[in-house]
Formats: sequence, C-alpha cells, structure tokens
Amino acid sequence: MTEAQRSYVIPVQALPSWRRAVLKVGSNLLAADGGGLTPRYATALAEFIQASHAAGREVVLVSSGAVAAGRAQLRAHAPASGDLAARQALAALGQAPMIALWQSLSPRPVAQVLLTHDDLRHRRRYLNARATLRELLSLGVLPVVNENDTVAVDELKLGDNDNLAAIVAALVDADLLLIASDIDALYTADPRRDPNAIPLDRVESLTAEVLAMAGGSGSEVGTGGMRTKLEAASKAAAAGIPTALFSGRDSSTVVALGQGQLRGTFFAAGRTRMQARKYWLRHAPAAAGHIRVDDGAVRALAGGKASLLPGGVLDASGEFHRGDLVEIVEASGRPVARGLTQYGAGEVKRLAGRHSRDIDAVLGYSYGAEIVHRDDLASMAGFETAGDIET
Ligand SMILES: Nc1ncnc2c1ncn2[C@@H]1O[C@H](COP(=O)(O)OP(=O)(O)O)[C@@H](O)[C@H]1O
Ligand SMILES: N[C@@H](CCC(=O)OP(=O)(O)O)C(=O)O
Repeated sequence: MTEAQRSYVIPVQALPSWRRAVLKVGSNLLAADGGGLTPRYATALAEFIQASHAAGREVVLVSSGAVAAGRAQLRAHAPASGDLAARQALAALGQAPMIALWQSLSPRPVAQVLLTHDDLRHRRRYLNARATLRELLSLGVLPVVNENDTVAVDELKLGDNDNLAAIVAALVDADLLLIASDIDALYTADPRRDPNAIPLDRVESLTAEVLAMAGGSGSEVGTGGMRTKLEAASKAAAAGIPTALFSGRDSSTVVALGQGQLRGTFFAAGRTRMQARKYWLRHAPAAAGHIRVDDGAVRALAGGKASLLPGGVLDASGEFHRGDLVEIVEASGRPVARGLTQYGAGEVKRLAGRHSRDIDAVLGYSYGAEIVHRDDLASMAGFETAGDIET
C-alpha cells in the first residue's frame, strides 16, 4: 500500500440495529503469524461475540482455520497444500484445534457445526440444519460453523467460507452478515497490486463494476480473496441481509462494532429480509400441494404474523413432503397463503385438528409445534389480523 492509501481514513458509520448476525472469520486472522492458530485477533472477536450476547443479540460464527491448524500440527511433515486430499486431511486434523481455540476464548459452550453447500441445497437437510442452529442459539450456545471439508470436494477447491457464511445468514434469518478480514474495506482495486486503489465505505448495489474490483486472496492460507466476499455480500443482499466488511486485525474497529459503529464497507441489501422471503414464497414455482384450513386459521394467517398450527388444519391434498412449498387454502379452495411445510402430506392429514402438544403422541416424533412456521409463510395480499392458530 502507498503512503496516500495508508493515510486515507475510512469514515465510521452507524450500523443498522441488529438482533442476529453471522460473523465470518477467515484463516488469515486465525493463523495470523503464518503458522498455526493464534488468539491474537480472535480474542477481540470473541469478546465482541460475548458482548453482543450480553446485550441480547445472537451471533453465529463461521470460522475457517482448520487447514492452517492441521498444517501446523504436522509441521515439516505437512503435505503441500495444492493436493485436494491433503487439504481435506489437514482440515480434519485441524478442525478440533480450531474449535478448541474458540472454546478457550468463549465463556459459553461452543458447538461445532459442519456443513457443505450440498447439505443446504437439499430441503430436508436445510430445515434440519436450521432447526439445529436455532436450537443452539436458544440454548445460549455459540455455534461455530465450518465447511465439512472431508466430503465437500468442490467446495474445498473453492475454499469458500465467505459464501457459506452468506447461506448460513439466510438459513438462520440473520439481520446482518459480518465479514472480518485482513483488510479494512473493499478497495476500488486490489490494494496490493494497484497503488491508486481507494477504500469504499458504502456499496448500494453489487453491480458488475463493483464485482470487477475484487482480486483473489492476498495470502497462502486465505482461499477466497475479495471476490468470494463480494459474492457473499451479493447472496446476502438477495436474501435481504446487508453485509459489513471490516478489519479483524484492528481491535478498535472490532470494539466499535460492538457499539454499533462500522469502520469498513457496508453493503446495503436493497430490500428487507422479510420482503425478500415473501417475494420468493409468492413467486416461487408451483406449490407441491394444498393444506385446507378453517375460518379461524384464515383470519389468523391474514395478519402475516401467525404460524399455521395443526388445530386450524382441515385436510391436505397433493404429494408434498417436509420442506416443500404448499398453498394454504380456505374451505372454499381460495388460496390465503403460501409457505414451506414442516410436515409431509400424510403427517398433516393425521395432525389435522389436533393440538400441537399432541404431535409427538400422534406421530411418535415432532419437528416442532408448527405445520408452517410464520417465518416460512407469506399471506396473500389483503388479509390483516394476527395470532397463532390453535383450537
Ligand atoms: N478490491 C479489493 N479490495 C480489498 N482487498 C482485495 C481486493 N481485491 C483483492 N483483495 C485481497 O483480498 C484479501 C482478503 O481476502 P483473504 O485473503 O481471502 O482473507 P480471509 O482469510 O479473511 O478470507 C485482501 O487482503 C486483499 O489482498
Ligand atoms: N474450511 C477451510 C477454509 C476455507 C476458507 O474459506 O478459508 P478463508 O478464505 O480463510 O475463509 C478451513 O477451515 O481451513
């Protein structure tokens, strides 16, 4: 970087208020000294997570660093990083030390969650992953997500925890995606190559021009570089989630973040999370089936804030499975809402008219009290009341 670049002060801006965030921490911050993992920068980030928790906010951590930790364990015997199987082996070796590092810095229990992009493309696994993460958060545990590198062949080649973090942000319904990097902002070009590059504090829309600013990783251990961070910000924006990119090396930046102040680049989402989800539900391809509900349920669903509980269900038709998009119709057959069902058609028929507390007794298991959770539900226009449906 040039003197001029170093002297450029990135303005501090207020972050929108948030309740749940995904924080992505890259290898360069965890293996900052070029060897194994070090708490050097992770400490301030862990303090930020804990302070957020104390303030009633939830953070899901997406952490890289397994490969770097694995390599450090084998020292001189570590295989060259170009070989995919070797990187997978190193990740398997380093995953436990990576979790141990976060546990050593966290007063709360830490849970390991390993996911592949593939898991999140399959609706049932997606729903199960979401239910597990929600449960961990409600238990007050810190979930630490990484790619399941042992099986994620393509994903490991891309080395893409930035994109994984964006997908997890949508999965857990986060309000904000935080990307801690070794660089303090998005620059107009890779600052390591272009002495004229200047930092941007705000990006309204991830246009082709913005995407073209990104180069690859500036180091050996980092894999994605700025390109995957912009892809992640773009994915998050499509889901209605803004992204904040900042330097995890600067402790004052991390402390300020805990006070709602960002020194870095803010990527606006353009639309809200709810607008993005409702838009998708309303415009998604044809529903896999129908759930007919009673008048009380119709009234409750109209407000857009109620879940569909079994008590309001009359019957179901079509061959739908857990996770499918279903249309919810009133007794006459008129559609009143669309949503992602927690239960398949056979299960919904058996649960029709029953109380949520009976689900376990009727089915012998339960995926939760709701047939369709309110987060997964979009009522059709013109309906305005609220309250959960239960008889
Ligand atoms: N336009 C750009 N703005 C900022 N950084 C860039 C840009 N293009 C490429 N980079 C590089 O991306 C690096 C950050 O990505 P990476 O090394 O993968 O970090 P991490 O381990 O945090 O994922 C920066 O250090 C920088 O060298
Ligand atoms: N899953 C790999 C890291 C992949 C990755 O995206 O790395 P990074 O670019 O440092 O966030 C690991 O734990 O080493």
